[in-house]
Amino acid sequence: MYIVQIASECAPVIKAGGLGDVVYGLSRELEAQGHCVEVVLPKYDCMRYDHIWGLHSAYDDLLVPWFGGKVHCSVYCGWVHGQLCFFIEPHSQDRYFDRGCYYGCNDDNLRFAFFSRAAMEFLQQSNKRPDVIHCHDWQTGLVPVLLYEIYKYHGMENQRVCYTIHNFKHQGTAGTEVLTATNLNRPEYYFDSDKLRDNFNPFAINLMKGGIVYANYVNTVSPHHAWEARHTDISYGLGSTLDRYQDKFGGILNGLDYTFWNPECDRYIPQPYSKDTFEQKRYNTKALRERLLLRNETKPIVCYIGRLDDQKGVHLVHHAMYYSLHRGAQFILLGSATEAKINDWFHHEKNFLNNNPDCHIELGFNEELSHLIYAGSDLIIVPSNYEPCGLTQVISLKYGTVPIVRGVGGLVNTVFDRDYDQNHPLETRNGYVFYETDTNALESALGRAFDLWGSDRSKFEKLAIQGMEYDYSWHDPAKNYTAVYDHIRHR
Ligand SMILES: Nc1ncnc2c1ncn2[C@@H]1O[C@H](COP(=O)(O)OP(=O)(O)O[C@H]2O[C@H](CO)[C@@H](O)[C@H](O)[C@H]2O)[C@@H](O)[C@H]1O
Repeated sequence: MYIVQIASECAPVIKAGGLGDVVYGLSRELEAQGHCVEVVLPKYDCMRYDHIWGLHSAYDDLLVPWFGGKVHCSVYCGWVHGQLCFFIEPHSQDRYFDRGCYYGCNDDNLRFAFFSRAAMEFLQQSNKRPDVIHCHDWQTGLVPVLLYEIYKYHGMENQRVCYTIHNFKHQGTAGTEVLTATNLNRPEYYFDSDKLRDNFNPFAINLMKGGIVYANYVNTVSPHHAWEARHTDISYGLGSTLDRYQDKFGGILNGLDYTFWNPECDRYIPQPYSKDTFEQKRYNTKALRERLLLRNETKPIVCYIGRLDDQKGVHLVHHAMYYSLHRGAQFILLGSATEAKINDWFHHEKNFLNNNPDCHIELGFNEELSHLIYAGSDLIIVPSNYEPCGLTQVISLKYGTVPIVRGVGGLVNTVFDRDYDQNHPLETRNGYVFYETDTNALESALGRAFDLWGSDRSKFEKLAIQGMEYDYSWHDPAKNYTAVYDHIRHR
C-alpha cells in the first residue's frame, strides 16, 4: 500500500510531544511491513535540521491557492533517520513557519489551514496518488474536507483518509476567514451542524470536527480513551459527533519505536542493558546522579517527564515531588510549561530546591537527557487528568522503570497494578495504578511502591523486569492501522 502521512510533527526532526513519536514510529513500522510511506510536513525554521539527511529541493513550483491568490512554495525532501519526508516552505510575507516555534502563534488556525491546503495541492500537482492519506489532530483536520470538497474533482477520487486524534482538547476553532483563505468559501454550507460548525459556538467552525465528519475512518490512540471520548466529557464537546459517526470511530493503541527507545542500543545512555542484564541499569543511575549533581546514596529515584499542564495533573506532579523527598527518595523532573502561571510556579520550585541534593528540576525540552532519566530512574509518575494513550509510561516500562499512573485513557490499557489488578496474574503485572485525583490517592500508590522497594528489593526488580517483558512495539498497532486502511480502501 502507498500511504502519505500529513502531520505537523515527526520525531526527532519536529517534536513537541507524543504526536511526533507516533508519526515517525508508525511510518517506519509500516515500511518495515512492506508498505511505501511518505511524510509531508511544514518546513519550520526551528526544526532539528541535524536529523535530516540529504535535504534537497524536490519541487519548486508549487502554487497554493490562498485568499483568492496563489502562494509560491518550495518543497524539499530528505530522510529523517531513514524515513522519506517532504517539507513545504511557503514564500510569503506571512512567514507561517519562520516563527521560531511550532505552535502558540495567534494565527495558528491560518498557519495550519495553509499547510493542509498546501499539502493537498502538493499531492495533486506532483501526481502523488496514495491509497490512504493519514492525517493527525486539529492541525490537519481540514485535509479530508479539502479532499472531498475540492481535490476529489481534480483527479483524487480514489484517495481515502484515516484521521487520528491525539488530543481532543485542542480542536482548532476558527471563523470564516479559514474558509475564505482555503477557497472552500460557502460559509452557509460549512456552518451547518452536520458539517464544520462548532458544537458550542454557532459562530465558529471546528477543524477537528471537520476531520471527524469527512474522514473515512477516525481513531484516537487507545481503546479506553475511545470509550471515554464517547461516554464522558473528555472529548470537549465532540461526544455527540463521535456518537453520530460511531461506525467509523475506534481506538488503536500507540506503539513505541524500539529502534529508538531501547536500553539495549540507546545511543544517549552510557551503559546498555536488557532484562537479562538488569543489574547494569545501575551504571546509568550513577551517571544520572553525576550529571544532575544528586548525592550518591541508596535511595529510589522517582521521575516525571512531560509537559507541565493541566492535562498532566501538575498539582499531583508537584505533590509527588515533596512526598518522594519526605519518604527519603530522590526526585527528578524534566518538563516544560506553556502557561505562564505554571511556568512561574515550577521556576519558583526550582529556585527553592536548588541546593537540595536529592532533587533536580530541569525546565525545558531535552530529548537526550530524557533518555538518561528513563534509564537511570527507578520509578516514574504519570498522574494525568486525562491521557489519550501516554508514551512516557510505555517508554519507562521498556527501560525497567516502574510506572505509577492514574487509571485513565491509555494508561489503563498499558499499566496493571501489582497489588490489585484482577485481570492479570501477578507475574505479568507491571506497575501501580490509582484512580482519584486527590493527593491521598497518589500517595497510596507511590507509597506502595516505596514500601516494596524498601522491604524487598528483589521483588521490586522483578516487577521492573516484568514491565520490560511487555511488547508495546509498533508491530501490532501497525497491523491494526493497515487493517483500517484496507477496510476504507475497499469501501
Ligand atoms: N521536557 C521534555 N524533554 C524531553 N522530552 C519530553 C519532554 N516532555 C515530553 N517529552 C517527550 O515527549 C513525549 C510525550 O509523550 P506523551 O504521550 O506524554 O505525549 P503528549 O501528551 O504530548 O501527546 C498526545 O499524543 C500522544 C501520542 O498519541 C499520546 O500518547 C498522549 O496521550 C497525548 O496527550 C515522550 O516521548 C516524552 O519523553
